[in-house]
Amino acid sequence: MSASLWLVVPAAGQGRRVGAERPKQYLPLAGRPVLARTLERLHEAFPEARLCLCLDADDAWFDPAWVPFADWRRSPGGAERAESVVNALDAIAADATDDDLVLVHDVARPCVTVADLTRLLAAIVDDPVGGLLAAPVADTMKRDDGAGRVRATESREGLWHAFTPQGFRLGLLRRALGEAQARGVAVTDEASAMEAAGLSPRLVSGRRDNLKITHPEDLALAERVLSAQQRTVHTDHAEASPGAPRV
Ligand SMILES: Nc1ccn([C@@H]2O[C@H](COP(=O)(O)OP(=O)(O)OP(=O)(O)O)[C@@H](O)[C@H]2O)c(=O)n1
Ligand SMILES: C[C@](O)(CO)[C@H](O)COP(=O)(O)O
Repeated sequence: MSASLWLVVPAAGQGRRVGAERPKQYLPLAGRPVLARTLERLHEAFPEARLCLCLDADDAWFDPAWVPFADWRRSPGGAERAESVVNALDAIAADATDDDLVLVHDVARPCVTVADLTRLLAAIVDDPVGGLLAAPVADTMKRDDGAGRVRATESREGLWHAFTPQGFRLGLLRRALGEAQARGVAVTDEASAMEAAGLSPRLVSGRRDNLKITHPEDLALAERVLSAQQRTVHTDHAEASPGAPRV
């Protein structure tokens, strides 16, 4: 039996830093909810993939009409992002094998391009660990003294910003997240769990405009990114040649 491609989309956050009247994934972004935009991009790249959407049990905003995938399910959110992802992996485990490939993508990253999605998949499909989209740090890095002043300038050599998707084989990822939970290791992304298990995920260079809507001003920024991408998207997509991916 060949391996399946699963998309896990953690969407159970409250968006406290954005501080709107609803969770940020339901705010309008160029006329459509952030969640709908993110799912559209994922679907454009991987129309045949199977989706698991992590949603808060009390979510009153979600509308299933925004889900473009034929094969999809929902799983309950957890207290932290990692817990939401663990719940999703548990929810798909009965219909999956350990060899199935799972791409975990934040609902709050609607600007990921089809080209980056397909390039990530191509880069990790034969990788023994898996990997993530990321970009090298471009600014000079300062450490503060705890009182709003610079204590030191840190080397940015070898530092990367971690984005999503982050993709790993289901069995490996479940074990790594389970061990991290059992050991009380706090992980903010899937790669951290793999690192805690002694593994080195592959860094796959991605576009810097794959931003995470985190603060209020990020919504306007994301709208500008989407609009700019509209103008270049055909080149981007032509290079990507989406279709049935090998997993
Ligand atoms: N318990 C949680 C917390 C976060 N997330 C998801 O994880 C991603 C990254 O989290 P973040 O940007 O921190 O989102 P929020 O938790 O919503 O934001 P905040 O921390 O400002 O409340 C988002 O897609 C968010 O919906 C989740 O599924 N379950
Ligand atoms: C997964 C992530 O988006 C990678 O940058 C990030 O770790 C999420 O962190 P947050 O603290 O939940 O915003």
